[in-house]
Amino acid sequence: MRIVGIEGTAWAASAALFDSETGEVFIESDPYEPDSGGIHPREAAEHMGDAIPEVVSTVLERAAETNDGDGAGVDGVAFSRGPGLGPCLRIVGTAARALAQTLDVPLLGVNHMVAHLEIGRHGSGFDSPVCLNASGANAHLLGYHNGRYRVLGETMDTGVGNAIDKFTRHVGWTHPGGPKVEEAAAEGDYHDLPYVVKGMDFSFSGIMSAAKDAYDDGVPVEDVCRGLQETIFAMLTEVAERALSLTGTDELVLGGGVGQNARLREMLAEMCEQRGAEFYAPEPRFLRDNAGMIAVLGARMLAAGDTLSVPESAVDPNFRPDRVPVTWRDDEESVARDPATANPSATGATAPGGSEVRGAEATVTFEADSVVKRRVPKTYRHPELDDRLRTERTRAEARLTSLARRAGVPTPVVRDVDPTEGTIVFQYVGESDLAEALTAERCRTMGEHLAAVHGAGFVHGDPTTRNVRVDGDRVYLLDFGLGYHTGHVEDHAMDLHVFEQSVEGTADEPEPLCRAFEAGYASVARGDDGDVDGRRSAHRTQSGDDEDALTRLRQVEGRGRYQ
Ligand SMILES: C[C@@H](O)[C@H](NC(=O)OP(=O)(O)OC[C@H]1O[C@@H](n2cnc3c(N)ncnc32)[C@H](O)[C@@H]1O)C(=O)O
Ligand SMILES: Nc1ncnc2c1ncn2[C@@H]1O[C@H](COP(=O)(O)OP(=O)(O)OP(=O)(O)O)[C@@H](O)[C@H]1O
Ligand SMILES: [Fe+2]
Repeated sequence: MRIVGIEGTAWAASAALFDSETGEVFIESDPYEPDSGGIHPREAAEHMGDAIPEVVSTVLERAAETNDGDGAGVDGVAFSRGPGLGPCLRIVGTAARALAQTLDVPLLGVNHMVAHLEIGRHGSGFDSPVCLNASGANAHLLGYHNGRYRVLGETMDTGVGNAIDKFTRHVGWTHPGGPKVEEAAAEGDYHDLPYVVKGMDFSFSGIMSAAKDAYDDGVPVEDVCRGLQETIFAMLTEVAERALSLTGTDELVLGGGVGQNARLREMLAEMCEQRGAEFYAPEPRFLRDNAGMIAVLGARMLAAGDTLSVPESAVDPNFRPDRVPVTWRDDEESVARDPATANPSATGATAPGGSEVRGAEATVTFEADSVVKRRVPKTYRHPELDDRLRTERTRAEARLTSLARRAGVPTPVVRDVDPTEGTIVFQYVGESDLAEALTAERCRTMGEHLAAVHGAGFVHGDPTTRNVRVDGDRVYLLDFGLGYHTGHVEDHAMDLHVFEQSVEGTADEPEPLCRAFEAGYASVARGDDGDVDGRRSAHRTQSGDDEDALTRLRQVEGRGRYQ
């Protein structure tokens, strides 16, 4: 099968030919490089208008050359439908429709973010990896489950490349800034910046304003660049490790233009090696925006009969990867490994009675009725950052675990703490993790407990189904290391979002579980009676004045975070 791909979501005017028999991917690209500032949508669209016909004709010449003079020999035309800049996408869509009609072959509408992921799966041969997409306009973790790519975690504000590019604009460097930061960082000393991870979500706005302030205050730009790389990439590596731990998979692939950064690849490779997982990063021409990845996914879609008619082929600037019906994969496949058969060092599953378990952050050993949790140094992180995080989180965990108990939430008793060593001794609790024993009733209780925590003035910070232990009806909360004091509705909503995301990433039927969870939360937070359907009650308060966490949760879920 031979597929022509066309890409032009933002800066890369690109066309490609993929031949599934020979495996060859021929790519011709023409980048838009703004004279000053960032990407201007109108200028970028003008660039697409000029460059797309040229790159397409080069690829068609190549197609004719490699087809023994027997025409182009093309079986389908694939194009990026979104996400991306509307004016650019429309030009690419028009070009693709015209080409498909001229060649009289099917049209294939590709989600650009799924293409960043699938090219890694194609190159690695992995079955069902977690994918970290680190691109300009996005930053998220994807995993396949129940016929869709689920977003396991994502940025709460800008994409990672855009965050870096905003800093470089501030210091007067031309676009794109990523490669310049990489070069400068090699000459700099580490500078401390804010580190923001919430479960598997994260945000860049705090760190970017701190980086600009540091530069304005005279910190050498090389040092700020080093601090930026060390902090941002450690955040991405940490959430990737959390996703491996939560799903139990031992395969990670990288996608997106920021993946060209050697330091990011080094950190991810080191993290994977240490937890016995496999890591694959495509070569740079497949990491940055390119039509090769569009053609490769187009071939899979054509083989599955997933074609588009011209009237239904409109582009979509906010096309989220979790909205794509994944026709080319088997519904039975999943990123979530069966806990019974998964690699125990990769899952963090508990084996009581003397053994050792590895979570995403810590090593946990079981001794009689005690559990010793040690935040082991993470060698992928800069040592200063690593020391700071381990000490801060150990302190927070000991303090908030005890505060939660005082608020009436079951937690293990804290028996000993040593923040500088990063160790805490806890009482052993529960029979299994909630992840392996998910029921609506327990999710409901979990909702009640989180509402009590919020009522006591703090958030858990990472309430996934692996940070909850259960024993009959008892539901214990663990692992408060990412918690902090706050009364903000946004922070409360993030806790709810993290829990529901972890349920959606692992459960076959998440809907009733999330409903029960929300009903439990509402019953404590709002004093509703126990039978209220959480979603209905969320709607009810939407019309009222005082916004609460459940109402805000709907907004958090609905945010299109492509900025
Ligand atoms: C929707 C689509 O248009 C968008 N594409 C995109 O963002 O281009 P991509 O090629 O994946 O990534 C470009 C980003 O990648 C950064 N970048 C390139 N080389 C880098 C390096 N060595 N270190 C850090 N960042 C780098 C650039 O600064 C820029 O922000 C996306 O995939 O989100
Ligand atoms: N007090 C305890 N009683 C029983 N089991 C526990 C206890 N503390 C931890 N565990 C088990 O060890 C696993 C890892 O613990 P914990 O979540 O605290 O570590 P972690 O490294 O922070 O994990 P992650 O970052 O992946 O959430 C838990 O999922 C749980 O199965
Ligand atoms: Fe991209």
